[in-house]
Amino acid sequence: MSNAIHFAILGMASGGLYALMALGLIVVHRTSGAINFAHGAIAVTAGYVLVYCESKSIPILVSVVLAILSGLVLGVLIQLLVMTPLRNASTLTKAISTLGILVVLQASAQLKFGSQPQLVESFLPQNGVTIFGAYVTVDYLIMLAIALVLAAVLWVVYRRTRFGLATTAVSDNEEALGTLGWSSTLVARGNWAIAGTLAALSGVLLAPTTGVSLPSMTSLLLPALAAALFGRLSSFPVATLGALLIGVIQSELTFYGQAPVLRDLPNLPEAVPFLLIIVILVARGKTLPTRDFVESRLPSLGSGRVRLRTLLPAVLVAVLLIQWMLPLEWVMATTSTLIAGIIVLSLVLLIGYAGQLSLAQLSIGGLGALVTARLVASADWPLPLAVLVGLAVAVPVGILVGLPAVRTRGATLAVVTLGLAAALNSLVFSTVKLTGGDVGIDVGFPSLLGFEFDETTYPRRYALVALALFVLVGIALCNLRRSGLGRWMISVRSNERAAASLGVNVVGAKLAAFVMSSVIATLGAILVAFRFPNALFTSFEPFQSVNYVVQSVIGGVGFVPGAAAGGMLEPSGLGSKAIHSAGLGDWLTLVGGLLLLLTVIFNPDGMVGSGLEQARAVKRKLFPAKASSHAAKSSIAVQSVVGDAPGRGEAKVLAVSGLTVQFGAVTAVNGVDFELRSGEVLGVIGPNGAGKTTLIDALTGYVPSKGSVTLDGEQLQGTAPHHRSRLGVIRSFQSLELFEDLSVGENLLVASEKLTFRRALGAMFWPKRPALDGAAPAAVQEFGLGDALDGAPGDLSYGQRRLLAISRAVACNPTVLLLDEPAAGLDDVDRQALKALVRRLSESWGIAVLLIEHDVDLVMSVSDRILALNFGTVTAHASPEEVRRHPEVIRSYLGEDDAAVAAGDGCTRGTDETMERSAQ
Ligand SMILES: Nc1ncnc2c1ncn2[C@@H]1O[C@H](COP(=O)(O)OP(=O)(O)OP(=O)(O)O)[C@@H](O)[C@H]1O
Repeated sequence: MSNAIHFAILGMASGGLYALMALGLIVVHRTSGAINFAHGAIAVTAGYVLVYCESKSIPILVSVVLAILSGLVLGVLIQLLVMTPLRNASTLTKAISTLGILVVLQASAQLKFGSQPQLVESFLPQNGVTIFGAYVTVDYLIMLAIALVLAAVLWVVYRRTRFGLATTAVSDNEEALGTLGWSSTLVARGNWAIAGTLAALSGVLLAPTTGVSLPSMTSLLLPALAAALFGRLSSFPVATLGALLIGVIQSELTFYGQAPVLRDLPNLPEAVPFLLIIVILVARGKTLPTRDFVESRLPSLGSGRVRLRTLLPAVLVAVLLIQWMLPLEWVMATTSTLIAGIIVLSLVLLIGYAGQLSLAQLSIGGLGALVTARLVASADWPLPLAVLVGLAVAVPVGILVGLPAVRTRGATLAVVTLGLAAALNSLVFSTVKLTGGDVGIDVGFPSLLGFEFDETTYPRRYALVALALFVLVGIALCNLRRSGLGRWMISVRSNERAAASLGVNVVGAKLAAFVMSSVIATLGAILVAFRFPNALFTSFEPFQSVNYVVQSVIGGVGFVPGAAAGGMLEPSGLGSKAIHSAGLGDWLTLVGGLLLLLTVIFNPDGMVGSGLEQARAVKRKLFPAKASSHAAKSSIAVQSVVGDAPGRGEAKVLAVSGLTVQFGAVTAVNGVDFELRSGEVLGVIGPNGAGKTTLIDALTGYVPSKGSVTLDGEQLQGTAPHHRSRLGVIRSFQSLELFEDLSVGENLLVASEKLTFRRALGAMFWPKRPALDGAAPAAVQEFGLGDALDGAPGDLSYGQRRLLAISRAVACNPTVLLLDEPAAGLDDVDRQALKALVRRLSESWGIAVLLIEHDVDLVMSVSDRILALNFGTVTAHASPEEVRRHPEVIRSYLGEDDAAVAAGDGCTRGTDETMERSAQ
């Protein structure tokens, strides 16, 4: 028993260190919304400052102060040089930039101090005390006390002081903070200084116990991230509690690790943070983000067009170089570049197309490669069959990794994958029984149908195999970009809520991206493992996966050729070879980190993205005629409209009864009943906050609700938004939510295409020119978008963007169309056009339209019936004329003033204006 207490107290002490790190992570997240993956590296840097000071015989107290100050300075520098230029970037981009900082700090430390752990003299008392019969040294207790005191201080500072309140304001509303006379930049800088100081403090406290080394201190990051997530990246006390819990669980597992059940899993304690992260995120996550989730712009995407005129000569030159011209060492560097390129291609799909960040690509791929190696070595399987099984292993692995992505997004997802990489490293790749450790697995020499291509004997053949696979995977990804599944993925990356509203299966699209990218990463990992007769898995560690993210972003994560460019930065690749030739070999990683930072700040589309843009600009200048003739040829076919407007044919009824939505104490929609039939327009009015948008959210499955919603008797309650959309219940959004990464035509294609598994897969091998069919051609005609199909939504005027949003919904061929303030921001001419359009949609197309509008004149003139809401409750449900005179409705706009209500009665135009004024 006393042993258990002893381990619990030891665990709390290491939990204290996790807590210190977690506090810093929360401080950064509160101010910039970013997750700082460089936090552990700041701790390491402070440790090295301590080592350096000791080597210069500087007194220990001064050294400690200097080391902690180094964290503060680093925090300020990061804010100044990286976060300020990136303040409007997506949280994903910010997270990637902190990976760049991580790489720069780690590489600099390695250059100066090497990779061996450095010992530091202890500066805390080492004498022991006995607590509950357990013997513990005092330094551990001091660390715990420091963590608890700091958590309490930060809690008070961020709740009670003006600085703390200003920090909350920075994340909520930067402009409002400016009006109060606070500089948001200074507030952010102050927070980064605090975060840096906290990281440095943990590094300094840990240094005497574990020594200073990159692995020991960066390994603090994962438990700290788990603790910070436990505290929802905002609560200091809860995160501290989480950190202590993790410390105790890990420590007790080490103690009970001697038990027979746990003896075979010696590294289980290291996997605890990952398991906790998964549980927290899956339990708390949401399948779709909430209404206030802001999707930021991600790097641009290539068109996916395969230009044979460029591809064939490039491949020919590569073959000539590999087979006859390059010296062997350069051939092997080419092989490294191409294999890295294949793994980077898996990220082009995942980050570029699907917008999901993974820091575990090599670990994921490594699993399949390990299975392949084992089958070849131990079971004597033929290579092709073993490779197929290895690739098949990637499917369930991809689904497993993708599952958390279903319920979380952005940088938080990257934390999950980082945790997965660490867990796989400690549970699989570090287990000698599985991987053969430093000796590896004897896989012999690979051959296919008698064609031997092992790198030791035939390095040129191995390079050609890598080239062939890179080209094939690249072409498949280009085809995917232009296919229906590719558009699904991009729509999900652009805007999950809008994608679901058009029938896109968001979960399916994400899982497909994870599975396909896992298969590609596995192919790359198999090529890594089979390069030499003994397949080694010692290098399949998390930092390598971070390296591939670095390469993908620098090359251009939205572009297939970017993978080849990024692969140059592989440690044994062509870039490294060139740098080695210049005598700067050791600097490669540092150069990579710096390049990543420069890329995310100045050139977010990467080398290939910006190169293509410049090439296009030059071409436009030199051959303007050619450019415009090219533009005239649309990449999307539009089927001709035959006969009358489409529509789903048979008349249907949307029946709503007792619909209620509750947000905590607020009842946003309260027992609403109505019926809406094909060909009818039901206007919904009500002052701000009346519950109009929540009503649409509930009807389309975006918020949980009680009551019944049926379409022609079929119950919709409990079904997902994309399912309702496929049944014909389609919505638009107040804020349009267009897919800015897709062209206008592709926005419509996402709405109109019916994707099947066969079609999705077939398009990767045999792509066809996409065609707008079903209701989409009529929508193009109706909304006059024929000339704009190949342009970007960003090139349209505001009015046209609104029309595109509605036409996209119409292209789904709706039975019921729910329009949320479609006239907002339109001028008078466009409003009149919209009015006529809504009537045509109901009368000619037979669509049942539910129209939310603050333009009371518009809604009254176009609707057959009006439903008036106030505080979520129906105050009137009648014809426009009756509602206009309804005292309850007038009261809801004018307040409880009876005289005003009486004056409003009968004065219809006056009432309309009053309604509009109070609703805006
Ligand atoms: N996710 C949410 N969490 C908590 N409260 C919410 C949430 N969404 C909406 N509400 C609350 O529900 C009520 C109804 O909001 P809703 O946006 O549906 O009103 P609205 O009539 O559409 O307003 P507006 O005309 O301004 O768009 C408001 O009190 C709002 O603050």
